[in-house]
Amino acid sequence: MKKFSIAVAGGGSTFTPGIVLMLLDNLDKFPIRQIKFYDNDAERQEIIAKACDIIIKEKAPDINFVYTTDPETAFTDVDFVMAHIRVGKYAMREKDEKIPLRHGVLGQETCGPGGISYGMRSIGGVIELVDYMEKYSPNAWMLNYSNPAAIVAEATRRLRPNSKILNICDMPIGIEIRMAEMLGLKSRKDMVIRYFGLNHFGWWTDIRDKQGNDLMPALKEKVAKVGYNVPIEGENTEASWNDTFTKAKDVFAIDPTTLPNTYLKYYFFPDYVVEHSNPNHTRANEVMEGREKFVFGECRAIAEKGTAKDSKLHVDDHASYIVDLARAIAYDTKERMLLIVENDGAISNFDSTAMVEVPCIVGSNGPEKIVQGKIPQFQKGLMEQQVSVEKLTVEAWIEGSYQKLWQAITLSRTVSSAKVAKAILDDLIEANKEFWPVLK
Ligand SMILES: NC(=O)c1ccc[n+]([C@@H]2O[C@H](COP(=O)([O-])OP(=O)(O)OC[C@H]3O[C@@H](n4cnc5c(N)ncnc54)[C@H](O)[C@@H]3O)[C@@H](O)[C@H]2O)c1
Ligand SMILES: O=P(O)(O)OC[C@H]1O[C@H](O[C@H]2[C@H](O)[C@@H](O)[C@@H](O)O[C@@H]2CO)[C@H](O)[C@@H](O)[C@@H]1O
Ligand SMILES: [Mn+2]
Repeated sequence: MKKFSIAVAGGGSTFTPGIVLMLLDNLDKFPIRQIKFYDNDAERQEIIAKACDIIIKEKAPDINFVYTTDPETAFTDVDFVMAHIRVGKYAMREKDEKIPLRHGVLGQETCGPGGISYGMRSIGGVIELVDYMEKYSPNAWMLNYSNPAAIVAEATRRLRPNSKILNICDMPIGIEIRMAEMLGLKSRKDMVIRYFGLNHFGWWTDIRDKQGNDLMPALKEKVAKVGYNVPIEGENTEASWNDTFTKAKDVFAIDPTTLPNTYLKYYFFPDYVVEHSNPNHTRANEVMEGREKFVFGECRAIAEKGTAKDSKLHVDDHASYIVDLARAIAYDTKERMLLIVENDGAISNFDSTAMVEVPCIVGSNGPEKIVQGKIPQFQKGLMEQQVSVEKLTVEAWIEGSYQKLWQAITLSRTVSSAKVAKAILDDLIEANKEFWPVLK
């Protein structure tokens, strides 16, 4: 049986140890001969890498492990690149969140002006990874979950249309785990779903069990009461995520014929989000004080002790969708998965060039979209506005256009006036000097 070689781009990510543990837990389904970490921050990556080196030696000593900041070393002889970079790291996420809040607009990692700002940083970083992969391992596939996935996906569609890159998000998976729990099912995979939207901007239209029984009525009854806020075994959900899962009930009330992605909260209730935000302490601060501190603390402890035996780092089961995706390509499993792909008729009454999130059948040749047909006027209107925000952002990056980026921010539902959009843009330009192209 062939064993695969994996490059993890963003080796210094807080998610890297959980993904490595998940890969090691799935070696029977997806054998691995080599794991390489690549990051452009040697110091950050080394802390994670030293711990992962010990974890790999203890659990699967046959796997060759390499960590590097040299693209040629990282991208040569790989079958899959698992990409999760954050250009500008948490320091810039904090600015993305706090700058709009100073102007009374919500500050969020992937939505509104913060997401646009992050997109303007990510495009160059992800395109660089695609180019390294194609130069050093032209047959490899990139499984990309670097955010903001909607903008990154549109940028790769425009700039590298023939590249073997699959863009995927774990939010629907996280929500489906909660749906399965609400229904008393063993696994989210017991559900067959229909879904349409843009990344972090979508709706479930149909959910059935494997026998074809409609599960939507039972789910809707529960979501109307608690949103998606149900306890998940083995998961200690943070308060801010619980707020988001609960708020889904208000999002659901706007269109009770579908079930919403939690991210729609930012577009339908921006006033609520601003009122419930602390402009001096945002989600970036919570993540730095929580996940980042925990993961880096555990990694340092593993390196000091020389063993991972007592470590609290845990398998990121949730991330096993990455193995499902790699297996679909490697073994032609024809797995049904939600991916961010060019519409091309999958949503029949929507822009054929839009990057949409729809169920696909994934095999060795990549994804085949499952047609979702016509979508209702309400969602169509919202999506046309949002996809224009994403397309204008990518055009602004390509052309170096101040005007287009101002239009993108103005068009976001989260921003009430062009004057406010301009003020936010000018502050974001100042903060992103090191990362954005020069805008004229
Ligand atoms: N698609 C999804 O559903 C999903 C889910 C979770 C996280 N994410 C994304 O995963 C990424 C990682 O998140 P995190 O919170 O662990 O961030 P993190 O800051 O801990 O890790 C990101 C790493 O990327 C590195 N990096 C930045 N620019 C780079 C470049 N140009 N080349 C190589 N490496 C680079 C950084 O040095 C850092 O080590 C983010 O993009 C996040 O938004 C996506
Ligand atoms: O604020 P963060 O950094 O904790 O999370 C932002 C990311 O949120 C989503 O991923 C979630 C996932 O859906 C949730 O169930 C849980 O497992 O954590 C994940 C990561 O924190 C979203 O899909 C990502 O795109 C965001 O980056
Ligand atoms: Mn996501």
